[in-house]
Amino acid sequence: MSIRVIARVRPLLKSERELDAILRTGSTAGTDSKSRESSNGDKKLAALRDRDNVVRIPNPKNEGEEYSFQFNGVYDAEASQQELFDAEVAPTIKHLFNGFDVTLFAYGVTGTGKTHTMRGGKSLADRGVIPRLLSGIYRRSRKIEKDTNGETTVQVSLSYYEIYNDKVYDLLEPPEKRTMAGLPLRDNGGKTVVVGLTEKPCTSLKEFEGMYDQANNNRSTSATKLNAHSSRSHAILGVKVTVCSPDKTRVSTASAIDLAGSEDNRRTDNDKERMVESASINKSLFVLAQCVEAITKKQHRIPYRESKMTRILSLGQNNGLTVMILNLAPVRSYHLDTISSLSVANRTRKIEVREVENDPMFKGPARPSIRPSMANSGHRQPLRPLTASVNVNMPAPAVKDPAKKDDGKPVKAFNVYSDRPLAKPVTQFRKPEIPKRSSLSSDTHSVRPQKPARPASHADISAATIEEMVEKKVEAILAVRAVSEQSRQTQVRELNEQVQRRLETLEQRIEGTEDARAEGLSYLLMAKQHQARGEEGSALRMYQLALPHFPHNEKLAGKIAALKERVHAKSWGQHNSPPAKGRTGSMLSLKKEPTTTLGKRQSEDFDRDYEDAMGGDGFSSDEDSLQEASRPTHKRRATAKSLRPSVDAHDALDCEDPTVSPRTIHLLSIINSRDVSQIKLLKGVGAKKAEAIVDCLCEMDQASSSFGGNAPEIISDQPQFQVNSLAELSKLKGVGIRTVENMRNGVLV
Ligand SMILES: Nc1ncnc2c1ncn2[C@@H]1O[C@H](COP(=O)(O)OP(=O)(O)OP(=O)(O)O)[C@@H](O)[C@H]1O
Repeated sequence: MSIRVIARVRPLLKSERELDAILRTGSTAGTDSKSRESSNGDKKLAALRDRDNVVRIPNPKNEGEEYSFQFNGVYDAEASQQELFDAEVAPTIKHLFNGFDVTLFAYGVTGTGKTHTMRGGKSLADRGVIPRLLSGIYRRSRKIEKDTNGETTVQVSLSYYEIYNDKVYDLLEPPEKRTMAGLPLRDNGGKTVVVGLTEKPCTSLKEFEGMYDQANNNRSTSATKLNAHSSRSHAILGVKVTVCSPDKTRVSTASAIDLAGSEDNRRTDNDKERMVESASINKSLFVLAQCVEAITKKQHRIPYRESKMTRILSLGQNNGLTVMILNLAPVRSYHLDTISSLSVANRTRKIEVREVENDPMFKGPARPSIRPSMANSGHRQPLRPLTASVNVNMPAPAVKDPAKKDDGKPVKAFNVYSDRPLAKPVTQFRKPEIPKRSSLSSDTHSVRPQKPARPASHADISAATIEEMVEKKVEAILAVRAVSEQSRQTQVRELNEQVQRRLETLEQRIEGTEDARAEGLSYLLMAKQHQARGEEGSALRMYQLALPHFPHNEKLAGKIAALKERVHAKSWGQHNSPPAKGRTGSMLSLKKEPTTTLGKRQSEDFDRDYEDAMGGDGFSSDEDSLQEASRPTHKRRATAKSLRPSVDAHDALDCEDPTVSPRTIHLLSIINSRDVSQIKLLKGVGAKKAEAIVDCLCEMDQASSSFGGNAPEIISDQPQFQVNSLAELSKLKGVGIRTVENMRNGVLV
């Protein structure tokens, strides 16, 4: 059902001239109702003519043109308070008692007669809609109580508040109790309620009049240029009617709202305070017009929340009956404002309101149809989602029962409660139940008849929404799985790395053991080579270096002691024999012979000693041991592990082959030069490694000199220790087989 909109044109005020009247009501053009009445002399005919419910107003830009606005009812200046009430408000009272909420509100520009319509004057004839409504309510209450012999009782309670400068103030409380912020609003079960509002029981019309008059004294009114008693606030009277019969209780509310009027401040001469009020009033009315427009244009968002007035009025959201009384001033000075008001009212007429009555509360034992989960809810409704921002005038998705055919009967405006349950159509999805608006109704959803105007709840959960929800859920599950799979892979990777690290460590330890042993053998080999060349000092040094690798080998220790003795003796002999003239050049030849002889002997000794030394260290045979010691270290390691690349066989034998390659000779000469700047240029050798090599060589030099400062081989300024093969080179500190390989490959000859 649409909002019922009626227009009421007030009479001319004393200050207004008949000449300035521009509004016409009724179908007869060119004459007002008064002239029609007087010319025809037939009031009934005039009334009938007025029933075409059209308001006409000239186009402000072209006076010859007229705009026509049709409403549900049009009341001209002659229409009395009684007529208006009887025609528009009295019929709503019975619906109020049947459980429907009723909203009556007066809308219009300032000074158009809203307060006159709603409140009216003091005399009986001038009484407005509100006192007449209360009168009608009390009259009906008494009738009901009388008809039921007092079994059914009716209680009436009142609340009355104003919205002033967008703040809510309780008019039933004295102004001293007001706070600056006013009373807050809250959404409760889809209904906007004022928190902390006084609700006073009111048992008679007389009591009401006393309370109402007192409250109106608290209302913000003021004299403006346009209205001597202008309302500066929106006033909302709530009349709660509670009908208690032996089996059930029904609660419904009639809201009677006297809105403040919009003001054209070019005409008001308002002072600062009035201007603030005016701005607030105009803003809220503008929001109301916006809401009306949004609803009629079926927009999704309705700006209800932008003003407290629109939030409370909840136009198009409130169930039950809504009647808008458009108050109009007939004169030209209101021309543009009137057209504006007519447009808003004309749109409001198209707003549909749900014809839903409030649920009754049943008394006595619980009904079988009541769900046990709700049986103890204490008549409290679950909160339903805020609907104030949703356009209920939007067409809901049609969920039609195919079995149900349109029988062509007009839809009943209102449905009276029936205790007989109706068969509900079976739907695929269980609809969430929508609680009713009344804060006191609760448990009767399952026994209530299906209302034709009740919006389908499929709008809340559509197939698309469900699909979207399922999609989101699946995505979430897949995301969790992906994360756990990723962490599992990370764990496996970490485990692999750990295992790899442990293997490498193990390998390094094994290699280290092997390297140490190979190093010892290399020293022995070098010692043998030095001895073979007669370089006993160097040979001694090599034996000494080998000793830590074979710490418990007594023969090696004995060999060292014997060699040491010989080196000392030799040194002593040289010191004590007079140097021969010009012997320098022949010293080599002189010492060569005995050296070679000695070397041969010593070599044989070494072989024997070495066999002994190695015998206890697990070498298989004498020959193997010798061969093992003679073989380059890297060869042995490659044999043992087949892991490391080896220097080629030719290079491996460099040390023993007199025809070593020029590349090797060149490399060794660079090494033996002890020139860091040259060594560091070798492939795979940086500055640090070059320095380490030179340091190592210097250490060897010192060791050699400590065995016999004037060793025979040091007959010039040449360094004592010479690297004679790649194998020797690979045994220097910081140099390995791979480095030697790199060095050699990088040498250009
Ligand atoms: N139908 C009517 N019959 C006689 N007088 C009327 C009628 N309507 C309004 N008036 C008079 O017009 C004047 C302005 O009316 P009223 O104060 O009700 O306007 P309003 O719309 O409430 O103004 P505001 O918005 O400023 O409060 C008052 O003096 C009132 O008595």
